Amino acid sequence: MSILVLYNPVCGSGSAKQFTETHILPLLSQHNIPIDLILATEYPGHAGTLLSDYLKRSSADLTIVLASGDGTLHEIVNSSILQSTQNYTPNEHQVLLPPAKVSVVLVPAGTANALYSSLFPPVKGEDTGSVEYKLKSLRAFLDGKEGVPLTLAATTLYPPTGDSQAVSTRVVSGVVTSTCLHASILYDSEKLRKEYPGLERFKVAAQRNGKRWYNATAKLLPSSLSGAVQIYDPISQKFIDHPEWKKEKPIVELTGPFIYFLSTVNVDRLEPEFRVTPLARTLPSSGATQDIVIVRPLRDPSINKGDEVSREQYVDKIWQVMKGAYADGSLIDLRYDEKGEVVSEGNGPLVVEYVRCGGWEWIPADNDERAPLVCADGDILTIPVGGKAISVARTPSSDTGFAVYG
Ligand SMILES: Nc1ncnc2c1ncn2[C@@H]1O[C@H](COP(=O)(O)OP(=O)(O)OP(=O)(O)O)[C@@H](O)[C@H]1O
Repeated sequence: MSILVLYNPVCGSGSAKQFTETHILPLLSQHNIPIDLILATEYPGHAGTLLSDYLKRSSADLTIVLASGDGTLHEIVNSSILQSTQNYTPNEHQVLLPPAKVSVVLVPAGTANALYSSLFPPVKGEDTGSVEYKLKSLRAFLDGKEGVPLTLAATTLYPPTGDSQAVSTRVVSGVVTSTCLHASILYDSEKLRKEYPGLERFKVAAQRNGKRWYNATAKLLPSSLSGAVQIYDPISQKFIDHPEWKKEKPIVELTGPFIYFLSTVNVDRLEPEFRVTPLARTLPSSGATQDIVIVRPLRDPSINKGDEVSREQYVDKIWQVMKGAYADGSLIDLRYDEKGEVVSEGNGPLVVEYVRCGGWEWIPADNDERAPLVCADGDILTIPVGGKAISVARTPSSDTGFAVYG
């Protein structure tokens, strides 16, 4: 087993180098763990290059001690999977595999640390900035625990059919794949990184996007596990078959406009306190599925068109949904009352459609500037005009692929 220590010196507050030298290396040395290489990333994308170079030289199973945020892990996952964009059909249930088993010891040094805080949800009052909190994955590795296999979401951006010149693009996520408000926020927040190095940049970007609606058609693809598209029912507190899902017509089509369309794998939160897909933890999936959180404003009984007044009227409501994510994931219980107010009781229409299924297809309307944006673990991609995106969860495996000590 080879051990690689890799850190991103600029992620989060820029403390990964110091943390590696002060805490990680001494702890590995105390446990007599031999290290093959200690590497620092020198530019965006470098983590991916370093890992694929390493895997070209050695086919042995590899453990990476990674001090970074989710973006660096995303680069590693993407670079080490042999990706063939040609001859790829999203219905093929092929497993995405790196050439060797890659196990990751995560040290949260990024801004949001979604995967880490999902694996180690902070208990009330726990200081997520403390050294001990940050060393939990390393301790799990040193204690000889098994890594948790990662489910991956493979997303392909297709050009319009008939465009024989254009090629499709493929990206793999280990945390989040989204469109709409979340993708817009990430798109704008990257530009704010220098001005606001912490989580605040997401809030500033969110304020700039409160009134946007997104025109698209979404298709929900059945899970390879159950063959169904499921939706959360807060009354029974279970996932049930989506009312529009039928065995003979297993793809559920949703029309827009949308405000929120976000899917996750492996995580119930995108920041320590932002539990946007809480059921990933409280009702865990037993296979390759994505949890999808959808908000479509026309489900609000007080709104029937997408004019400026309606958009203005909905701004507070979408923030109530976001606040629900910050309030321990209570967004899943929100409903509209008969006047369209967002409440947490009663039997009005649910504000959030919380779906669990095998994946999704997103077809943006041609006239919508922001609907083609897709966020894959913070990376922003754009669907070509007239094209679409298809995202499919891939089967985890315990003896190969990616695992994270958790
Ligand atoms: N030396 C470097 N100089 C500039 N950018 C770098 C360097 N090394 C890595 N990067 C880039 O830094 C970006 C941010 O890293 P990462 O996503 O791990 O942290 P973060 O954004 O602070 O945290 P999180 O993803 O948890 O919110 C990555 O996109 C990566 O490509």
